[in-house]
Amino acid sequence: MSVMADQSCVVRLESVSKEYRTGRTTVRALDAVTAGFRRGSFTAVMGPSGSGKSTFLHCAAGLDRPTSGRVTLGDTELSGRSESELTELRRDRIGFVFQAYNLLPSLTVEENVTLPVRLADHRTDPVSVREVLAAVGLAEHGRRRPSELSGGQQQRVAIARALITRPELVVADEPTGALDTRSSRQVLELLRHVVDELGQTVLMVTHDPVAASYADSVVFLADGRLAGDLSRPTPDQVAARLTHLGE
Ligand SMILES: Nc1ncnc2c1ncn2[C@@H]1O[C@H](COP(=O)(O)OP(=O)(O)OP(=O)(O)O)[C@@H](O)[C@H]1O
Repeated sequence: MSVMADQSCVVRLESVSKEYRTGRTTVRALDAVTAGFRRGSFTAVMGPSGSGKSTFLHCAAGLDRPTSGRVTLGDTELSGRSESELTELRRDRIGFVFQAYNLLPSLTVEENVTLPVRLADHRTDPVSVREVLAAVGLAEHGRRRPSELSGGQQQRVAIARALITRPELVVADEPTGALDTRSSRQVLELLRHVVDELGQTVLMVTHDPVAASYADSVVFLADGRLAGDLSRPTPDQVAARLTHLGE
């Protein structure tokens, strides 16, 4: 993490605020947040419930538009882009992993993984598909349907789908939230591998201090503001900070 959000960052948020209006009340979910994430870094975003973690991730990934401030992916500024431009940018340049794996049940593993490529009207390269399935440890499972896999395996399919376009940024929102301890560990080791061996940049929201300890650094949010960061975090250090923030 670099609070300076300099040019070497894959994604930069500069003084990003996000307000949600419901009726007469306005909630300031993010309040002038500035942060940047370097290529090849793995960062966890943590904070108490309602502190703005998902909003932060959604703004960084072009899923949500800030009320004010700037978000830049590579050298592309996201503000001012049309919905269709943002859709295309997300599809081509960002990989998404969610708590619910969001796989299509009627498609095989291989078809799920290649979906983003086919949606972009590109031809799928069988070698890349084999490589990415091998990278997530599912080389033998390409012909299966999601229902024939465990939860951890399904999440690994979702990670393969996120990687197939070789995105500049991978965002993961509670990727281990629905998994048991063993599957969680496999998914986190895979995300670590994706950063260390494939040079990907990963931004992950989590509530779990153990999950956060797999990251290079943790960024804490409280009431929509940055509330510090931690390099080479241990689960105990992360838990102590969260307690301090009122989680
Ligand atoms: N679409 C929305 N409409 C209105 N308010 C919203 C909306 N999305 C988020 N909020 C509010 O913005 C604040 C931040 O929400 P956000 O979901 O980003 O927090 P979070 O840290 O991810 O929470 P959690 O850990 O509970 O998932 C909260 O007060 C939430 O109620």
